[in-house]
Amino acid sequence: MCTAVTYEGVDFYFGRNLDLDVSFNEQVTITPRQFEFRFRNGEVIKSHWAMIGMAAVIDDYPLYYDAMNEKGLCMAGLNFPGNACYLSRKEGMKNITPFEFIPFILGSCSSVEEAVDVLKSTILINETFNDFLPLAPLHWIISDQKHSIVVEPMPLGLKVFDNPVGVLTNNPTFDYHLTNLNNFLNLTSSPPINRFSGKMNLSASSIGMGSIGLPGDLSSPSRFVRAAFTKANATEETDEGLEVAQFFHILDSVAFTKGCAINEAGKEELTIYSACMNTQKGIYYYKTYANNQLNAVYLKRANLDGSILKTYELITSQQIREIN
Ligand SMILES: C[C@H](CCC(=O)NCCS(=O)(=O)O)[C@H]1CC[C@H]2[C@@H]3[C@H](O)C[C@@H]4C[C@H](O)CC[C@]4(C)[C@H]3C[C@H](O)[C@]12C
Repeated sequence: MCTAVTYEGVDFYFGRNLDLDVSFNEQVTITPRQFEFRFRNGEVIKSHWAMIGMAAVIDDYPLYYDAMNEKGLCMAGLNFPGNACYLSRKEGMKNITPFEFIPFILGSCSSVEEAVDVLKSTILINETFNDFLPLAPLHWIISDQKHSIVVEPMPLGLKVFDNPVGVLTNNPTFDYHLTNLNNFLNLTSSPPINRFSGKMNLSASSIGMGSIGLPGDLSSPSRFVRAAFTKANATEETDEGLEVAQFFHILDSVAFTKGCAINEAGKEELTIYSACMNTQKGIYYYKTYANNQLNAVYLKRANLDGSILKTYELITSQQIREIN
């Protein structure tokens, strides 16, 4: 499972937990403006917005999981098995494969508004990257400082939802998660008051009792509610270090500790990495399951007018600052 969130302090932040049982040797990857994208529909794009994100680079192609572009537009793909539906090529539409979707949107759009326009004439087609990598059943969150949307590939084409919560998890469909939030409207970060009965002398015995009922499990609907509650109540900070700290605390609230959720194949699901992107400053922060230290890669320190991918191997072993 996975969770993606947005967060607004002075700057706008976007990121995700990647929860899975395997890694595909993903790396922080910068695609500069002149890297040539040869789309499967025959289109060749020689110049586009630069982007940074987490990708598995195979045959010199960045298979992005999540990324932001130099304009601050962000996008992440999350598992959507059993629901994601990819179509056959259709005349008159932009036929894009799922693995091209992030480069396609982030390369050409500078805002959610522009992306919504492009999506009207786009379908996602059922063509794989190669014979060894199956189609990834995904849905996507696309965000900028002003808006967030969710894009779900359905049998009739792409369904686009407004995302006022700024959170995405996995199944079921996004409209379910939004409706389900109504069941939790009574939760509060403040001390609860006795609404149970005016005839009884009931009082809170500890702090945090206003959020009794917040689901604590690791299922997708529960992570959606917990991430939404944590995000909605997390104070907005004004300093980069504190904002980034807040962001990772929100992601930590829905992270998988290895061993606590076993998938159908009998394997342990874990939060392989957590990422936070500062969309104004163009910084990609990440930490991994076994390395709690924050690492930062700066988009704007790379040669953005280049044509060659720049990859940064993940630092996955624990980094401990020894004090004495
Ligand atoms: C599984 C990842 C999403 C995280 C998530 O929701 N996991 C749930 C796992 S489970 O169902 O609960 O077991 C997704 C996000 C991006 C995906 C990758 C990207 O789409 C890029 C390529 C696309 C290729 O078609 C498949 C390999 C792949 C490298 C994908 C593998 C996998 O599907 C990824 C890594």
